[in-house]
Amino acid sequence: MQITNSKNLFEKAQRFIPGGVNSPVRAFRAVGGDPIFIQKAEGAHIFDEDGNAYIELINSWGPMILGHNHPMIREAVIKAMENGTSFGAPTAKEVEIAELITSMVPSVEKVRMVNSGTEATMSAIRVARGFTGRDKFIKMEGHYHGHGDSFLISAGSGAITMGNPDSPGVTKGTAKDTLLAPYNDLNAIEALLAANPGEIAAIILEPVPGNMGLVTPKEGYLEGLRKICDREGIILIFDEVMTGFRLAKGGAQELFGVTPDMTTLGKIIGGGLPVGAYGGKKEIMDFVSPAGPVYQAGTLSGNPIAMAAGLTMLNYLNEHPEVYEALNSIGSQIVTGIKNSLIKLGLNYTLNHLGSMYSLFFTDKEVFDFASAKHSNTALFGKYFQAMLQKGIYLAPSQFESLFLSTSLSHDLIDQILQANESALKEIH
Ligand SMILES: Cc1ncc(COP(=O)(O)O)c(C=O)c1O
Ligand SMILES: N[C@H](C=O)CCC(=O)O
Repeated sequence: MQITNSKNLFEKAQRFIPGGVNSPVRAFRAVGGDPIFIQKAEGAHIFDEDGNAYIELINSWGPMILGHNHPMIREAVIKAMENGTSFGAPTAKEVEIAELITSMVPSVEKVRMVNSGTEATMSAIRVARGFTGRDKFIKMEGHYHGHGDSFLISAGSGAITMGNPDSPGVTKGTAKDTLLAPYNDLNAIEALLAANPGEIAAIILEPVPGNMGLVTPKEGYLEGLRKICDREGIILIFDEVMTGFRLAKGGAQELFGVTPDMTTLGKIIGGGLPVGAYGGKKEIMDFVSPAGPVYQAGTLSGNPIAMAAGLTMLNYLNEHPEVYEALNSIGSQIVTGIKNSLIKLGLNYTLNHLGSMYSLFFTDKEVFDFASAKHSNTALFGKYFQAMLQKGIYLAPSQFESLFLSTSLSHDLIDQILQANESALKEIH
């Protein structure tokens, strides 16, 4: 495969952009080789600057749940643009999308739109602190909540991929208020509570983490967190930036039947445009300015183009529950195929899967938290990634990411993915 134009672009990019990319994982450092520069995307495919086509399983890290460049979203964006690109003032669409989100996501009675998942989680923690009058919060090791200072401690995603789970630049003062617990371990939470009585404002987690690779909650874990938070007056925050509108129309909280006090959203909510949101119980959200004292604002928040894209996407998902059946079926077909190949090749790797998200970990041990995810052979993952790329399948360039499937994967494309997977696994062993 020839990637001369991508190579030249990367060389130039490194002169003007740190590391040549605007988000670290894209640089391919964890998997070797040069990143592919993308020119366009359509359905299940992306096309690079050298004219190569790839079936891709990232879908812009989640948002493109119906596939790339969906005509419905494209038309909504074009139509909205005819009226102007930003007003910095309230619009009817903001009200419409807020009402829709509250009807879809069980925990959300009121919602504030922001521009990214990072803004959503930073704001949610501030509101939880303001509401409870407490400073500390608990985060899970290996979970990623964007790049706000207080979250870049034992952070997953690009932070662990680049080997910087605790980022320099985060002050000791900030870090001391972020308490860490292993995911899937209620005893660890109880120990933190005992050591910090009455001091914890919130527990924030990805209910189904995708940022240390995909990991699923043990039975009773989310319910256990709910009980602990009720007992201690702690705000339970589900970061559903990845899982919201993906695992079910109401996210992981609908799927598992556990309702947090606050929820953070992103990705799908913007239909591929830069959007995030945070919401929750009325009495908590009414602490947000100008209803309440906790300040949070945004020049481009509720941007009319982004709202048009998001509203179109959410309306479609709301009215078409069969999307989730299709996604689950595509997920099962792919995962079953990979499992069959692993058995055939005598390999015993761990395959975590839920709905339209999955991760193949290069370890034979169960992966249920950050420590177990780190048992994976990341060098072998890099070889697997490159072998798949050569066969025209573009995976997330890190072991510590989930893959995201879209409804645009036909039977033929699934077959191509599975054939590539089996021959890639053969090649690297
Ligand atoms: C669970 C989760 N929370 C928050 C974020 C941050 O979102 P953004 O990249 O839009 O700032 C991400 C992704 O980056 C995420 O996966
Ligand atoms: N895991 C991150 C978001 O979900 C990946 C996106 C990025 O770091 O660019």
